[in-house]
Amino acid sequence: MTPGKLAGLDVSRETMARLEAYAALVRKWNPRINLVSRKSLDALWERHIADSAQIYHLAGDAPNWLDLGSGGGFPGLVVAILATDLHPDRQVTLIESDTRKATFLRTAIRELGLSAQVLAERIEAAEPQRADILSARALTDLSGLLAFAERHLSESGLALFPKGASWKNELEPARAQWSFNLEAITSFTEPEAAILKIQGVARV
Ligand SMILES: C[S@@+](CC[C@H](N)C(=O)[O-])C[C@H]1O[C@@H](n2cnc3c(N)ncnc32)[C@H](O)[C@@H]1O
Repeated sequence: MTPGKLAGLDVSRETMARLEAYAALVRKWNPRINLVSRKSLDALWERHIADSAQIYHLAGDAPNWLDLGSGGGFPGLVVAILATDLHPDRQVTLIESDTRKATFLRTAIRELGLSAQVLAERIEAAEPQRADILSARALTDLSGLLAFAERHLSESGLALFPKGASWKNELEPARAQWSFNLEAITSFTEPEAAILKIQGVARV
């Protein structure tokens, strides 16, 4: 395994090896618990790993990262893998209420030698985490994500929400309930999609 670039990030040989080992675990467990759709498994690296990795550099150096509805670990486990090299002191927490997926996440963390933790409970019931960085991919609409941010993001924290091509349709309903500062970054892996960078979430 050689060092390389992943979604614009310089990635060490060790990190590439961990990402490959993680991809192998997803492929091994997927037939049993459907971590990603069977169709997208063929493009696991591009559709899920690179797509997750691209949000990493948007977070700066903030120490405490919370990923909601992590499923098979996108983007939370990819973040934890990248952090082993790039921010070894970063605390990564994943919330996933499906116990089989939470078991997969804990197994991957142990086998890959990561220090992330998994909370196997519902986001709306978990103790507020006061995260510096909050991420969630393919979880719910923007209004729902902002309600989760109100519970779990610290006052000065930053939310990073990868969104598909129709993300603009979610803006108006969200603005009716919430005020927030938004910057939309074009996705590296899909030009119509965006990563929403959100701060200052408050109810209107
Ligand atoms: C569509 S999957 C997306 C998984 C992953 N983020 C990805 O992009 O591949 C949504 C995940 O969120 C979890 N989930 C949904 N609602 C949740 C809640 N209220 N609390 C905790 N986990 C939740 C589901 O169990 C599922 O694994």
